[in-house]
Amino acid sequence: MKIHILDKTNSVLNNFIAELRNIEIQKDAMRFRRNIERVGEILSYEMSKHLSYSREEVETPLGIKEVLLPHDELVLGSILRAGLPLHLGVLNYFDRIENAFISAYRSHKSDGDFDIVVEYLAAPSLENKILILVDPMLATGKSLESVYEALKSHGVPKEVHLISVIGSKFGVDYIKDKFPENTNLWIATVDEDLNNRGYIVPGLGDAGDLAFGIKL
Ligand SMILES: O=P(O)(O)OC[C@H]1O[C@H](OP(=O)(O)OP(=O)(O)O)[C@H](O)[C@@H]1O
Ligand SMILES: O=c1cc[nH]c(=O)[nH]1
Ligand SMILES: [Mg+2]
Repeated sequence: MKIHILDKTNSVLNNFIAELRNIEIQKDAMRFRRNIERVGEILSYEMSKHLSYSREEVETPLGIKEVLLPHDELVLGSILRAGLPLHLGVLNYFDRIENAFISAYRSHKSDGDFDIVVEYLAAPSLENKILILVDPMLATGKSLESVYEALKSHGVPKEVHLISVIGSKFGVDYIKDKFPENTNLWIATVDEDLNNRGYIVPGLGDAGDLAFGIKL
């Protein structure tokens, strides 16, 4: 897996990540969602440089211009709930992409451990297409692993791109051998720790709750 950690280069992306983490600013759910969306836009722009391009002609009012345009068949898959604003960010840059939605939640056991439950999956065929799988938080990596396993019933993509906002070192390491070798991970930033409840530290808290409110 090739890992691209975007905050290794300073850019305006740092503002959006700082606001997502900030305990006061993150209380504004609309700004929180929009900041995740903006990070999705930046990450998908970077990812777009690694797609395949072919020559096409565009007719302007004054002549013909040869341009290089991406030609891959793309499928954008998001993990509910927190994946939704990130999904929108990628969708903003890929107008004709196909879409997939997969639910994943943590089912907690009495010993404090948890399993990932995948219940809902709506996806087109992935056969020979490029799968872009997005989830803002890569904590233990178990959600991405389970969702990818579930998506295998929809065909074999020729390439996988993972897009995430904040990862833990543990999670990034964990998923390395759970995806095909030619997978790329595009992630804004990676934090040192995970706590005993599987939350990224310092992270930002619970992305799904911050974007959409507390669930029972
Ligand atoms: O890497 P993992 O340890 O699997 O954790 C990451 C998962 O946790 C969050 O979802 P959550 O379970 O909080 O659901 P939500 O989006 O509905 O809040 C996040 O969006 C990931 O899907
Ligand atoms: O830190 C974490 C871990 C899982 N889910 C979140 O939203 N945040
Ligand atoms: Mg959550």
